[in-house]
Amino acid sequence: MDLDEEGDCISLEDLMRTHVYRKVVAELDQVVVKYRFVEDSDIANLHYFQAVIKAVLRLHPAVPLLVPRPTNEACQIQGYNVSKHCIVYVNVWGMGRDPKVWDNPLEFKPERFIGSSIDVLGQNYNLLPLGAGRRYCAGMLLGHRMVHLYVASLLHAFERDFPREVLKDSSEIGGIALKKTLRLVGTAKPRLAESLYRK
Ligand code: HEM
Repeated sequence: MDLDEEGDCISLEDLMRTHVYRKVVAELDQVVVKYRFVEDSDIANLHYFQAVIKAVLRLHPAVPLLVPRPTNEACQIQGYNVSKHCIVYVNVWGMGRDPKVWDNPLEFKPERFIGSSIDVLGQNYNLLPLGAGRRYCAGMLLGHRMVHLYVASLLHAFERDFPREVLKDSSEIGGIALKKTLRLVGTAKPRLAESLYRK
């Protein structure tokens, strides 16, 4: 199975780190139990898992500089003069790692989002992986739901087995969309009742 091919919206590398993975799977087994697959309605009850997705999107936003936008008039942003017809990039990758905003910014710690009202839907300017304002991601709600459902389903239904070097490597190749340098290629072993996979 090649998760990289299908998982363009999300980098799974941090999620696969052992202690986080164990906690996510334990929560999935408790909320979804093991005799059925994950359903959309389960996501609201997967609090730790939701925090993990925020933590991944903070450090690895799929579109690191958002979509370049031209200014239609001259303006000032935080004391900087920006002229008309300038192309503006919003560096959400940098914002997600800003030590003025995040304690230990490079630490992957989903717990920081537990009990916090910060979400990724464009209301909190510290965390904007889907953009904000008039030109925010038009598929925001769909993309957000699909990422949760897709990743939760994979983690619940299959035991991960990725080579160590792939899990340890968190380097990325920049561009319009961020990609892992090492492809996340591994094997997947079913972990639920065999009959479920035959339907
Ligand atoms: C998790 C998956 C997705 C991520 C991470 C993502 C991310 C983004 C980002 C960062 C932007 C730029 C926002 C800005 O400049 O402020 C954007 C724009 C956009 N996205 Fe998404 N997106 C996702 C899923 C989708 C889906 C599923 C659709 C369509 C069904 C979609 C359609 C669009 C469109 C049309 C725009 C351009 C909006 C505009 O310029 O007015 N996206 N997306």
